[in-house]
Amino acid sequence: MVKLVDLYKSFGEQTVLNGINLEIPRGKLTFIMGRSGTGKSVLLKHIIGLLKPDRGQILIDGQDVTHLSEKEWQRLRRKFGFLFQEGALFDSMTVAENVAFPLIEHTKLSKKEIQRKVEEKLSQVGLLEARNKYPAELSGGMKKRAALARALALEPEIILFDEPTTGLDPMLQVATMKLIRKTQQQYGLTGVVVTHDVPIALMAADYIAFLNEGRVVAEGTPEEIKKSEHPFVREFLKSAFEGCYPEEGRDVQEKHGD
Ligand SMILES: Nc1ncnc2c1ncn2[C@@H]1O[C@H](COP(=O)(O)OP(=O)(O)OP(=O)(O)O)[C@@H](O)[C@H]1O
Repeated sequence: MVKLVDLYKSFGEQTVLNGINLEIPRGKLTFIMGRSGTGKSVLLKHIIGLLKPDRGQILIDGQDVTHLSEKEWQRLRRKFGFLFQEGALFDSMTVAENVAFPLIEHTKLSKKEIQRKVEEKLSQVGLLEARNKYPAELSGGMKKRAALARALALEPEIILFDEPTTGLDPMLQVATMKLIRKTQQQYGLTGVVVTHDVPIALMAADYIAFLNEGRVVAEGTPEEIKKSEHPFVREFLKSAFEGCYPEEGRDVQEKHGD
């Protein structure tokens, strides 16, 4: 389980995390939601030690990892898979080489074993046929799936997804989220997904945490979130179902204010 205790983080004058308390349950898919720029990605980066808090604690399976050195983090990060916004495939490598990369870097598996694992992961995401293609030859959805296969290659215990469905058409968004859900359940992974997408979150989440102004303002199962009386959550859900996200509303207000 990942536990965040009273986490604070500022960049210069700007306070982004303002006392975050959150328990991310083991073996479940937890969604972190909130407006653009509210600190969701910053939060994710704290969970894998890419950013350090100014104050507070991060516990992973009971171990306090807040002050680990970079070397200790490198070892610990073996537990994690990440899928960041841009997918970040290596353009000069084929799909299969991309998936093999973490296995070559972090394991002592033989070439044959690596090939077998790469093929297994690519079949899981339905990309075996595309294994010799380069990222430039793939569609957006295929890139996401290739990045997912690579994130799964080391068979992590915890997997973090930053906006895994952004930029995909609605059918691919649902298909990608179903794939994430299926894989998470199949391996009993602890998954954390950052997204703005309310319908996707309500469909796939075991647990949802809403961030606003640097704090968790509401958390619970999708059913509990749907019934939340918190004004921010109500507004966020309402806007999503009107097909208008809150940040678009803010843009409009700002333009009117000019
Ligand atoms: N390394 C950094 N240095 C300075 N400011 C940063 C840094 N990383 C993030 N920020 C700032 O922190 C705030 C939160 O950023 P973050 O990327 O976490 O937002 P987000 O909630 O993930 O947004 P979005 O939904 O648009 O991806 C932003 O104002 C951003 O400019």
